Amino acid sequence: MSDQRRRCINDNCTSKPKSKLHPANKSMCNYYNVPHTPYRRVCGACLQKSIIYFDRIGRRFKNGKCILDDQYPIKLTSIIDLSDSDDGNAANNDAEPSTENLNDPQIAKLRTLINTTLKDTVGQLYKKQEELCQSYLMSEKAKIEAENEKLNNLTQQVDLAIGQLYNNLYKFDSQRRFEYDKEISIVEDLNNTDEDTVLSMTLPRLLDDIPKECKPIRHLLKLGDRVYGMKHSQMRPWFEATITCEFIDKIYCVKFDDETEKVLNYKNLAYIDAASQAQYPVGSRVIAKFQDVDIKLTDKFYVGIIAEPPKLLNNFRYMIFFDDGYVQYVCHKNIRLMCGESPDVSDDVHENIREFIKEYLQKYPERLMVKFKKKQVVRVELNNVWRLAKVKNLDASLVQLKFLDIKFERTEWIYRGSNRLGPIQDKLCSNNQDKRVRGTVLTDVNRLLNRPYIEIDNMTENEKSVDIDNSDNTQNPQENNGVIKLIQIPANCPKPHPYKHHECSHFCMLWVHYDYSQTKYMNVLNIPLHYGFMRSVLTDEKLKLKKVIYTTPCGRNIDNENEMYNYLKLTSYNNNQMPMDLFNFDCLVNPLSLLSVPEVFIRVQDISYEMEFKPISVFNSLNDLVPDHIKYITERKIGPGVNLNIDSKFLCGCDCIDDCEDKNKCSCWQLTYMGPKTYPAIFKDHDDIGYSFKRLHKQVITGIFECNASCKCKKTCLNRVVQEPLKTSLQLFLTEKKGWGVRTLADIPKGSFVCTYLGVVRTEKDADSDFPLNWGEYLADLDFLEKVEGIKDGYESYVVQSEDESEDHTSSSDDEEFNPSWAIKNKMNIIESRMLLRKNLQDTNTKIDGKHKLSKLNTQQKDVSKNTSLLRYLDRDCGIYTLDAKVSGNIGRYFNHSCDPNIFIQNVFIDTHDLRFPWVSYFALSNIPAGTELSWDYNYMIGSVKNKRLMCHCESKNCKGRLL
Ligand SMILES: C[S@@+](CC[C@H](N)C(=O)[O-])C[C@H]1O[C@@H](n2cnc3c(N)ncnc32)[C@H](O)[C@@H]1O
Repeated sequence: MSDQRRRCINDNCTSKPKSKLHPANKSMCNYYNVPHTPYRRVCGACLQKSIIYFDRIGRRFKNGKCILDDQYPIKLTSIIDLSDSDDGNAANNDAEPSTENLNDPQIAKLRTLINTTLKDTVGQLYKKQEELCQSYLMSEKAKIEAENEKLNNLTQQVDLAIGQLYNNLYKFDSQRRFEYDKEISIVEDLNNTDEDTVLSMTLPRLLDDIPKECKPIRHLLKLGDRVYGMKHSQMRPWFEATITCEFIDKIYCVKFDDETEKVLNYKNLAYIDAASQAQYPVGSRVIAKFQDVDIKLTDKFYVGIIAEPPKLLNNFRYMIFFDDGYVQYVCHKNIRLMCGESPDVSDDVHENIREFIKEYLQKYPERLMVKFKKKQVVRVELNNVWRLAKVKNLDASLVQLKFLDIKFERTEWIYRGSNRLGPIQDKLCSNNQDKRVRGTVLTDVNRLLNRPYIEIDNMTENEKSVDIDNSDNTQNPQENNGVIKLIQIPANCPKPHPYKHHECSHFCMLWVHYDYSQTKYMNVLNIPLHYGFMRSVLTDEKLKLKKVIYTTPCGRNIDNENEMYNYLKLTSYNNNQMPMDLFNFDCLVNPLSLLSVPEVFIRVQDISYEMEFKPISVFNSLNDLVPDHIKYITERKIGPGVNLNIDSKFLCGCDCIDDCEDKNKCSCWQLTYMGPKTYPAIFKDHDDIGYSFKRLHKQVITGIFECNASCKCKKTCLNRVVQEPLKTSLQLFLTEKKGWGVRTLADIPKGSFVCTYLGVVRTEKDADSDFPLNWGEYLADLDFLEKVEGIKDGYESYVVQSEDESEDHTSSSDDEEFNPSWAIKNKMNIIESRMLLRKNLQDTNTKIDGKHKLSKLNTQQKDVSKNTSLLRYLDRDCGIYTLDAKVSGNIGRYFNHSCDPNIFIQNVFIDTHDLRFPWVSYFALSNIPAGTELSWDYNYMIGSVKNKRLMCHCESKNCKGRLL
């Protein structure tokens, strides 16, 4: 109190400390924003300042001007509240009114009169002031609202810009992740010294070396012209000669430099100089220098045909198919044009390769070629015997193979599209021309198992670049397509308690009231965050490591799946346990990311009409279309003639009473393991097979057997994934060039189950009967058995390869431990294959002609190792069954194809163990950021449907250009 008496009420007072102080009334206290007490004091200067202000305000009041339209201090209540004004009192404090005056009735009357008059006048002024203030406040409010709107617009723009930035960042991030994946494979490549071509090792040729693409002119020959002539036969070298005589029909007599003379027609003569202006087109008849590094046969010209033009991919060299069966890359200066050729140039080539060349030129530029990596082993035909050879080197369309099973060392360059190669032969044998497309539901086993596999080189470089260029211009405007936002978890959701030391029990989770049935509209990774969990990404600055930590409702910090699983088990109550796929410990996955799209483009709220647990909206920002009507199903339907028994009595189940945690004890897990164990040379890492905490990181070609209706385990068991209702937040959207597609609204962690592919199970015959009307757009073959057969095919190659590494894996395949019926059948096939291999090994009788080693571009030999099929043992007559989703299907029918897919197919057995009827299920191949389209590799065989040509618009870096 005494302190208040000694200092000025203005905190910012600049007067000297000992300045004279005056009593401060309520208005002054208000002006300086301090509570009023009778002891407040104000210095002269500050008093003056406030008086000036009140004077100005008073004048405004008196003159009927708005008092708010001024630089007002923080509080004005006191001056507006006249009735409460203590100004008079303030005056009293300073100078006490004389009681004498008050008692005078005259003065009292006068005083009353003045008061009334004052009150009337002030009252009127007050009323006016009230109106003025009101309108002033209204206009201020309008101004603030306008300002607010401006700010809102600005915020929205900033939001959008941030969203776009985030999008780009995400794109970059996902690319980075992708590149990271690639990096790993590069490391593997290096270890294996794999290279796809030797192009990288050689310096690129100068483009100036290559003449322009125009037809070379064949000028007429005259006497004395120097030429190259066929001295002996098409298979032998050509030599320089001089035209000495000309007969009719372009027949000439030529004298070789060794004085021998020969009569040759113009198709057996070649110009002496390389064409300087023109590039030789594919199919041109030429002679070219053949270089054999091994036996030093250089500088000799042999006759052949141009098979590939010079281009970047082949380091600007021509690929030549020589008549003697050799193939080689040759640069322009070492090629001479023949003086003439037949209208169908294949008539001029040696009969050994005529058919091959004819077909090649007909189909060019579409070519089937085998994709190799160094050290891979492949079956190759040599002198009518199928042999094993190892990839030594690669050069664009050629592969150098070293034969393994012959006594002497032999290597040979072979065209990657030659039907002497086992994979090409297989493809030709199984080619279903003029039939519906065989959309296989499994990745090409060869590609998956790192074996040579067929690729189709069907585009010219120009075609490719046109396609890629176009794709860039056709991107949807980003805003229309939606932006990635980070969602907020509602503030009223339970938050983790601060941690206090305790033993966890169901009480730790009880209070958060977790109920999965209430999570329909939540993204799967968000669910724990709605029920008391917190997820944070911590950075260890020292180790430069990022780590995801979940804080549980009871405050415990958990940083790995094992611990989380134990926690969930320990704290579950009433069988209400959170499943493991609600959690993810990868810091590149953000559970809060969400694709936010403009509502106006949502055409249908749920394409499944609530048949799925999660709604699947339909988005279209390109036009007003909605998808054609189909019957949405959530279980496969059985078509005519299909005998599928899903009675659980026919299923083998496990006896586990836990969550089938111990994979060695659970008979269902063991069924899954059995397949890979049958092929030990291929599936080396047995610990890594199948689900891991409900995620699948690698395809199991031999199928996954989930726990089923006859098992004793709980529904929370870790071996139940595909049988659960849809969990991912998906959206059907119209793409620019591929029709409808599916994208994810939230981040999907690698290995997550996405959904199944459902349709009507039809017999192959039944499905083929709709052709060509139903050419296969929505068909997926249930070719599980065929693919398992594919693993077995060439299994010996791997055994041979591993023998190199002094490991005999064949013996372990005889392991008697696993013998359910289908594995026994597989084993029988392996034994048969081995017998075949021995037979092949006996025949090592190979010739070399001393100079130009025998070689062949093609073979007439049919694949001798095509052996029995598993299907044979199953005593079936229906061939492969197929899932037809054209009329009835689920969201799985809308996934488009990509040459760089982000989801893969897994065959899973749930309601039947009949191997012909797996559930076809999609899993995430990598972390998939929110907003990304989900696509798989259809594995269509290009050219397999007559008159059907589909360009691929997947726009991936590795796009092959054609879908069909
Ligand atoms: C199973 S459907 C996929 C859903 C389909 N987009 C729709 O609108 O119903 C397969 C068809 O989609 C189209 N498609 C899928 N992937 C494509 C791609 N990468 N490029 C071009 N078209 C594609 C082709 O028309 C193909 O026949």
